[in-house]
Amino acid sequence: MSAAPESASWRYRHEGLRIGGETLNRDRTFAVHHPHTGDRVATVAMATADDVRHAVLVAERFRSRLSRHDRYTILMRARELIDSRREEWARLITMESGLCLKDTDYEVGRACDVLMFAANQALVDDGEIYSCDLTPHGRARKVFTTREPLLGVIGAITPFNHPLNQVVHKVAPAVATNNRLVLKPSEKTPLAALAFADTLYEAGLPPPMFQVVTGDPAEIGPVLIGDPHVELVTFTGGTEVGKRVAASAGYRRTVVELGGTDPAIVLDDADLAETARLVLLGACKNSGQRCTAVKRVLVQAGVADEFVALLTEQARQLRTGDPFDSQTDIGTVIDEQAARRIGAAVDDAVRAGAVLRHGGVRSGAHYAPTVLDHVVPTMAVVTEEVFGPVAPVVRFTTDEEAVQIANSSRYALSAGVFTKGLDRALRFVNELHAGTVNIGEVPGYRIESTPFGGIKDSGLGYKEGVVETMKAYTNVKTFSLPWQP
Ligand SMILES: NC(=O)c1ccc[n+]([C@@H]2O[C@H](COP(=O)([O-])OP(=O)(O)OC[C@H]3O[C@@H](n4cnc5c(N)ncnc54)[C@H](O)[C@@H]3O)[C@@H](O)[C@H]2O)c1
Repeated sequence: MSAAPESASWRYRHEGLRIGGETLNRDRTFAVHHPHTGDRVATVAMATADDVRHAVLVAERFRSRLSRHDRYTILMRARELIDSRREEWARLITMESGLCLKDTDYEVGRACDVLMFAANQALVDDGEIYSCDLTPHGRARKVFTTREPLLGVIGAITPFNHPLNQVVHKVAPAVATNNRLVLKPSEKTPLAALAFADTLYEAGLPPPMFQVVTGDPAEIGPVLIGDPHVELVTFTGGTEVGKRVAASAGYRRTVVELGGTDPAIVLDDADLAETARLVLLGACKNSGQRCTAVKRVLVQAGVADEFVALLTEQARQLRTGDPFDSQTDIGTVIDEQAARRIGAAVDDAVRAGAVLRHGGVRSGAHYAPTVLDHVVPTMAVVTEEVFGPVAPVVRFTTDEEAVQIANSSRYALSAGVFTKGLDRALRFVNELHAGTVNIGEVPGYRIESTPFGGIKDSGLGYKEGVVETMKAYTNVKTFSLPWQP
């Protein structure tokens, strides 16, 4: 492979592990490639099992005494550091992921939001007070609760699709609650995670509170999850790996945020033009690589022809190409192998009777925005998670049938429902199997502080989002004191 692309004025990186405030290089390394050109853009140290155990021990031995104000200040400083180098961050994520600059600039903005919400939340007292003189046999006392950081270490594992924001969602709540966290980022996109560690150290974070180990997931993943000092495992990624992680976590608190086949449900009273715009972006933004991307488009039969025509028109307008071109709407998926898998799922659907309205074309790691019509709910293109810019349209007749099709999936992460009718909207809110239901928005709509996460094969029902993650990362201590009314 050739050296790094000149166009991005990229300086080739040799990255080390971040353990105990040191950058540790190792003889064994792995390469990171820019998916658009295939150029090797960095080599990264491969941690051994001992490196992982050492990082956890460094974390375990450290007890943070940072005040709420200290934590607020560190998180806000990190936010400012990232915001002031926003373009640099976007280019870094584009380099390792192939996501276009429009997407990565958006991701950097989201990460800044997470840091701000976590900083603010660090200032909020999370205790409760219960008076005890409430019943005839009550006593002159009060019961209080306070949230404490975990006694043990948090082990975190993140996926490739949001190389920075997934990491910040794990780490910022840990800082806000005075915890210590060891991260294993995706080996496909480790660079943003390593740069984020440096940013937090620059912002004043004691290094044992956040360390990064990189390498072969099969070698170091189980070591991190199984370390006796790890009290909580938090994993975001695919369902297959996530279930294995949850099984091996054993008697540890476990938060798993997994895959989805999220539906966008278009009823016959929806604003079709606006809905087509939202749905197409929901399917294709971030190259379709979002857990909450629109992966099934359920459309009521009476408006389906008109809606598919609008959807196809929207797809035609999206520009694909060099992710570093600021005009590009869709960059690559993570690698050529992933693009081939997407192509195979689309081709299988077409062979089984689906109609290709747009796209269906692969070039290297690029896969064109694709609209598939007349998909039936049993085709793998909608039963399995296709992690790419594909909008498969399934037609339905009644609202009841839409609910039934939506709920037939083994996944249940988020859903979007497009209707002007409040009664119809409420029915879907009540009846859909999903962690989130957005009316008049795509499944992926959220802000970074709100509860987020799925059920069934999308997760165990424990939510993420800054507020919920801070709860997950703390133990509630209840104490009582004598108290005169
Ligand atoms: N629900 C959510 O919040 C959410 C958010 C983003 C992505 N995702 C899901 O993530 C998936 C895409 O990401 P991916 O391809 O990186 O997922 P993946 O499951 O292949 O990998 C996720 C992480 O697990 C690690 N891993 C792999 N094998 C492991 C092992 N044996 N032990 C420990 N760790 C191991 C990987 O190195 C990576 O860091 C999609 O399914 C997507 O829906 C879910």
